[in-house]
Amino acid sequence: MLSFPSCKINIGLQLTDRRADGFHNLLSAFYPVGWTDVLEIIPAPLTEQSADENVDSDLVTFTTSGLPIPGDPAPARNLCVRAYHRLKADFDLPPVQMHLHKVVPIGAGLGGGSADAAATINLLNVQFGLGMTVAQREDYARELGSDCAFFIQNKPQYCIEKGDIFEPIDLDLKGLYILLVYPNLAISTAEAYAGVTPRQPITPLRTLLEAPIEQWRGTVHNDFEDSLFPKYPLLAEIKAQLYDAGALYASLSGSGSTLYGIFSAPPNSPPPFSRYTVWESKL
Ligand SMILES: C[C@@](CO)(OP(=O)(O)O)[C@H](O)COP(=O)(O)OP(=O)(O)OC[C@H]1O[C@@H](n2ccc(N)nc2=O)[C@H](O)[C@@H]1O
Ligand SMILES: Nc1ncnc2c1ncn2[C@@H]1O[C@H](COP(=O)(O)OP(=O)(O)O)[C@@H](O)[C@H]1O
Repeated sequence: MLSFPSCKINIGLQLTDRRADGFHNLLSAFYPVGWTDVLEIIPAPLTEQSADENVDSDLVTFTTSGLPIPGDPAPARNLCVRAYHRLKADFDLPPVQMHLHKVVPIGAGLGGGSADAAATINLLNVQFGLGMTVAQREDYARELGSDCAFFIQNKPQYCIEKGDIFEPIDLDLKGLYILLVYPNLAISTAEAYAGVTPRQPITPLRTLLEAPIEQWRGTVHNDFEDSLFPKYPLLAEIKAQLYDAGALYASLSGSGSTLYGIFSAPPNSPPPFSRYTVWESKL
């Protein structure tokens, strides 16, 4: 069975305080974006043996193509394989073959790895008739990463606490256009969080987002920009270029490094972006 795990942008991100468990509480609107990986899961043929180096514990044969996945390349560390094993602990799953074609940039603030993990949970649920509710699938996803539960439903949400608790939000950007610019620079989420100084916002993000998008430029802020823009001046340059190109609103997504612009008409990719990885679409 095939799935196309898509990514997200953060529209505003207020880091309010550091928690006792070392994580941070935040306020952010997560909005789905249709840049996708490709994930296929099929039951493993009975003749498959564990001699293959990609076979993990005789249960998952995991292969990848497309973008290389940095960090620990062992299949067992991939979020898709971790999602399988988490469900396997509670359900009678057969051995599977999984193939992930990686398209969404990594260390990009787009949540691509979390999307793959959530897609694995959703696929296994359907493919093997596990009968899990949305709430059950979100609980499993929460164990794999803070922003993973969002991708179970993959719809606009106002996210609070670790980014894993949701409140409904009336945020509809349909008809507008988005341009994502990944500056070919990976920023790890843990590194980005290590540099932030959380603070309670004067006005909560939800109130700021009630204003029309044309007013967001001066009000809706991603707090990661405060520490990452001085460290990587290129990011601030790209954000300024997105406004120069006519964006109604532009921002860093999540913990970076992707910048996005939202436009009222199809944006013309101006020359400065040609050396980066760009993706554009109607929302
Ligand atoms: C920053 C955000 C914003 O949407 O997205 P990305 O930029 O990664 O896409 C998320 O909070 C990222 O969520 P996720 O990528 O799932 O993070 P996790 O794997 O749970 O945590 C990685 C590390 O980030 C820090 N962390 C993460 C979430 C959080 N609310 N507070 C934290 O301090 C912790 O140091 C943790 O060890
Ligand atoms: N399926 C996957 N896709 C991408 N990254 C993965 C995957 N599985 C595990 N990872 C690990 O997650 C890290 C990327 O996470 P993170 O920095 O949070 O990215 P992002 O900010 O893009 O969400 C990578 O270094 C990689 O080792």
